[in-house]
Amino acid sequence: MSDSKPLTHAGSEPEEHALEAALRPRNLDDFVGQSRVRQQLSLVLEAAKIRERSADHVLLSGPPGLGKTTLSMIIAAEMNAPLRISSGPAIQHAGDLAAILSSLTEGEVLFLDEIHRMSRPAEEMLYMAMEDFRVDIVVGKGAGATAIPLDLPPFTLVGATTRAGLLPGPLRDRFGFTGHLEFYAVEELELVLRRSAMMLDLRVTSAAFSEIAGRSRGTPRIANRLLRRVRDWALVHKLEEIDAQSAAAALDMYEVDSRGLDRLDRSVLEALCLKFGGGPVGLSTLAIAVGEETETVETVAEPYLVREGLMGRTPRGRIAMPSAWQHLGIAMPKDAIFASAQSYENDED
Ligand SMILES: Nc1ncnc2c1ncn2[C@@H]1O[C@H](COP(=O)(O)OP(=O)(O)OP(=O)(O)O)[C@@H](O)[C@H]1O
Ligand SMILES: [Mg+2]
Repeated sequence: MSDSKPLTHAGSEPEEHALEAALRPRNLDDFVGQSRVRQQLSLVLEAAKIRERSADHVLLSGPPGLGKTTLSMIIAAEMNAPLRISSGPAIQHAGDLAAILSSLTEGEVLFLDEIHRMSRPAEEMLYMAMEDFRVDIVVGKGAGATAIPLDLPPFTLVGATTRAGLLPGPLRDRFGFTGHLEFYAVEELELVLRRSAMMLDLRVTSAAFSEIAGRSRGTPRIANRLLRRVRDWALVHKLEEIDAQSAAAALDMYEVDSRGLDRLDRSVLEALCLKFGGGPVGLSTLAIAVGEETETVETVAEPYLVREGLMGRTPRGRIAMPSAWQHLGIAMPKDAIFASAQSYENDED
């Protein structure tokens, strides 16, 4: 990255979301990390190409920002197929889905984001479409209503969900392949950042890459976002090159701590430790205490806190792990669940 321009050069600044789109890898080889999912998916796609069929339906699950939408675009690109994008919340009536399905072309990839939020009647229509490539279009109302069967061209459904657990069994079973995306390792995020820095024409030292990667909560979207904030800092401070120190200073200013915890993560942890003495406390109570939706706490904050060993899930509720107290710099009270509990059970609900 040493031959790129200084950070202070002027230029038109595209919108943030346009930038996010521009940084999306376009093929499987550019997709960093998730080696198991990538290998498995690559096999599914290769086999479909050899058989000259559309690929089996794919379900992608995992916390926000790990690459589900990106992968769906890659699937369409690798299959050389057009991509249609919709989402569970956009499909409130079976008719909405029927309209989409009946206009699909052969081999098309249909991406349904937040598939766990689709309405029940639409879901049932999807079962038949996925399995038999057929839908029943209902014409008319009441006693005079008739169902007209309609054959669909073969297509590939790519479903994405942050909550695989919420998906009804019959729907889950109709996907030929399920890929669960995991949080990224720091070294993987460094690769994501290197690629983005190159595209953004930034000069960044290796130490700065690891500083930013270490604070990115295992999430490429956050890594890219932090890189843009660090870039802003460098621009304002007229730095030619971003080093670890300036990266750390910039991220401290944005309240991203050394372990990558952001404001939401920290307020959940603080509420758990300070308001509820380390728990156990129910997730919805915890969400109310921090003024957030339960789903946000469950899908955004909790997975990372659990992975970092800061929070535990027990049958009786969420508890603070010893390292949570340590991270917050507070002494663990003697009666905290973890200090007194005989055994700790992880509950995978
Ligand atoms: N494996 C990866 N390699 C490089 N960049 C990645 C990777 N995964 C994600 N990204 C980057 O992170 C950003 C977010 O990814 P994406 O939109 O695919 O996440 P998502 O899982 O669909 O999130 P959400 O659940 O919020 O919809 C993308 O703009 C992309 O640039
Ligand atoms: Mg997405």
